[in-house]
Amino acid sequence: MTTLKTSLGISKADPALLFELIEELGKGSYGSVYKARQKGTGEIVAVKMISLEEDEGLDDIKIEIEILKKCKHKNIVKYIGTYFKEETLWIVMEYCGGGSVSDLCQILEKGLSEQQIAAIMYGSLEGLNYFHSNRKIHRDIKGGNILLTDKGDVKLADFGVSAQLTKTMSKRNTFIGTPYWMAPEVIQDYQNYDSRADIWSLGITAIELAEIVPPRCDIHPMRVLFIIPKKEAPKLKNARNYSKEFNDFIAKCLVKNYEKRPKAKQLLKHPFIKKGRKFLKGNILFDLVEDVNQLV
Ligand SMILES: COc1ccc(Nc2ncnc(-c3cccnc3Nc3cc(NC(=O)c4cccc(C(F)(F)F)c4)ccc3C)n2)cc1
Repeated sequence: MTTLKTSLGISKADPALLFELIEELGKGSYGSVYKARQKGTGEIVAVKMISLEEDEGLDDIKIEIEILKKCKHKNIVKYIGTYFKEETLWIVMEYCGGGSVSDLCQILEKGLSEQQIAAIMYGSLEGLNYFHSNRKIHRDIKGGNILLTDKGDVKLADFGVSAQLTKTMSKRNTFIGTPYWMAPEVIQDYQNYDSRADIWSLGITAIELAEIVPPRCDIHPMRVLFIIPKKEAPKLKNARNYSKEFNDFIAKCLVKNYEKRPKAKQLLKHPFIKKGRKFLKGNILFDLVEDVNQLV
């Protein structure tokens, strides 16, 4: 534990004195996540509590904290600090009041509008472009890992461990991303792919936000692993109901041969994304979070 503390810069303060837990946000195999208030400032934060009884998963936690400490970008969830109390690690992040964009679709019980999706795609691509230029691959881009703040800002997160329960075991018996969003090259050669695997997942996420669920969600996750590399790239069910730009953006993300698939930097110049940037500045996602908060 001392190595973990020193190597990760874990604070010596007692977190229970600094944070007052408000409500539980989620539960996973690792522990629980709470909405909490920082007593000094009154700031609302999210706290992931991980019990360290067993030594397993320590490496994953170390990797997660190292990544979070280095990621400083407006479109990546902000890291506040890590604390330790009674064999439990507290990882504290900024709180995003809108929850995940996939939560929003479920609450609204309908797909998002093209303008809302364009704004979310723009914010996600900015975050991915930062991530990729720091030679990192997210590996689990989906609606459940894209958060909105109360102000309508887009933040990439990774609830990886919590989603571990829905992750599929790979041939090598290691957990891999949620299959519906997985790029063909990741399934076919799990050791050899690049940042464009996240671009494929973003294209699947665009369809998920329009149709509430990802393509092929009615097929068993293990079967989907065989179908994705074999079948042609998915499209919007009612493509005619959407603009040419939206359909073209999805087609460019879902190019099956990843060497021909555009990178985040190129896609930031796409007409659909340029529109998304304007909508984001026009507070379209602030209105969306407001509408949903009125419903719940
Ligand atoms: C169900 O309703 C809600 C309402 C609001 C929220 N808001 C919210 N805001 C902030 N965080 C969370 C959260 C929810 C469930 C699990 N973890 C959450 N945040 C969190 C994320 C992490 N880690 C990462 O997001 C992470 C880990 C590795 C890499 C990366 C990335 F690649 F994106 F940089 C990000 C660590 C600790 C915590 C508390 N949830 C969530 C659900």
